[in-house]
Amino acid sequence: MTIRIGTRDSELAMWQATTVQSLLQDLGHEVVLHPVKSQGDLNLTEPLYEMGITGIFTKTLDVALVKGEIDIAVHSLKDVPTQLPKGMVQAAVLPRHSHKDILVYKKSFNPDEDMTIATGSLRRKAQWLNSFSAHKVVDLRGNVNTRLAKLASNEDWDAAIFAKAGLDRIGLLGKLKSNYGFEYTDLDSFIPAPAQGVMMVAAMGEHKELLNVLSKINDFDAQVCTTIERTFLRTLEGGCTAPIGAIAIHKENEVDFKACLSGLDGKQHLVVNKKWRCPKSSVTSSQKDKILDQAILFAENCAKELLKNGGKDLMAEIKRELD
Ligand SMILES: NCc1[nH]cc(CCC(=O)O)c1CC(=O)O
Repeated sequence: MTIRIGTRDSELAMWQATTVQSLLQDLGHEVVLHPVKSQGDLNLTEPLYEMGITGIFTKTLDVALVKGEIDIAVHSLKDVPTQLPKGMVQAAVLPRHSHKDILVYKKSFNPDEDMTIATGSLRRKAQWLNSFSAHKVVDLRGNVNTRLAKLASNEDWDAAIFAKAGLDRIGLLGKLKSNYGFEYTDLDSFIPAPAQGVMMVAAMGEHKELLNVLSKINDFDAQVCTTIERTFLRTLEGGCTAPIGAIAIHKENEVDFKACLSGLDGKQHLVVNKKWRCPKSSVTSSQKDKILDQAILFAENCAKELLKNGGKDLMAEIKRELD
């Protein structure tokens, strides 16, 4: 069986696809990369929507996967909608890289001064304004390289926010200074996007033999943590892209979970922080299924608690403002 991995042409997407390629080659499989042309910024057409293909970052590869042009797609899990397209499954997640957001800045960073921060993410904007309400936050989109270039060329912008994992994967974290003259600092008080720093492999559910191969590169710890984060997201969101952060960290026999829902202007910021007991040592596959079921219940309860404590009203307000 030759496994065809679909790839898009951004440097990060290529890195992620080749990483999965070499993991599978190490297991003795023949793996080829299959470039998939981006369908640009076309709006989702009716049939795509009916297939359940909704993610703006993931739809190009998902279409190729559903059509059978490729066998697997590699995604950043944080870009993947919580509801997967019909017939598609999460076949594996890889061990997590850094979950952190970082501030990439030009001059020495003094938050007491007026600053203009660039980000296209509602979550990052809200969390930044929650700490620094006097700052200006401007929109910044595009792939990682494009965003760095835009920051460099815009004299009015002081800094931009990135996922540390994305820059690290393509070797840019250590080159920010030499390539652009930028510095960076970890935003330790930020709560990252659910599943930030985790890559996932998607495949079609009927390919049992392939799923069995992919299960060998799955990292159970990352699966438990991202299941909690994405269940929290799914329970809260109701199909709306609200500023939601969630991070689960497995230490010893305990998962430390922290999550937040912010108002769009960052003034309101609701946080839940709970610990959950969960064995870290190796477990059998039936124990794994049980742990995942319990992880889902735990995350649903965290979301319900937040909804009860002001989250429901805040979600309604956010939906009104985004419409
Ligand atoms: N939405 C873009 C995106 N999707 C995944 C990553 C980084 C890698 C990751 O979080 O796994 C990024 C870039 C960023 O947020 O700066």
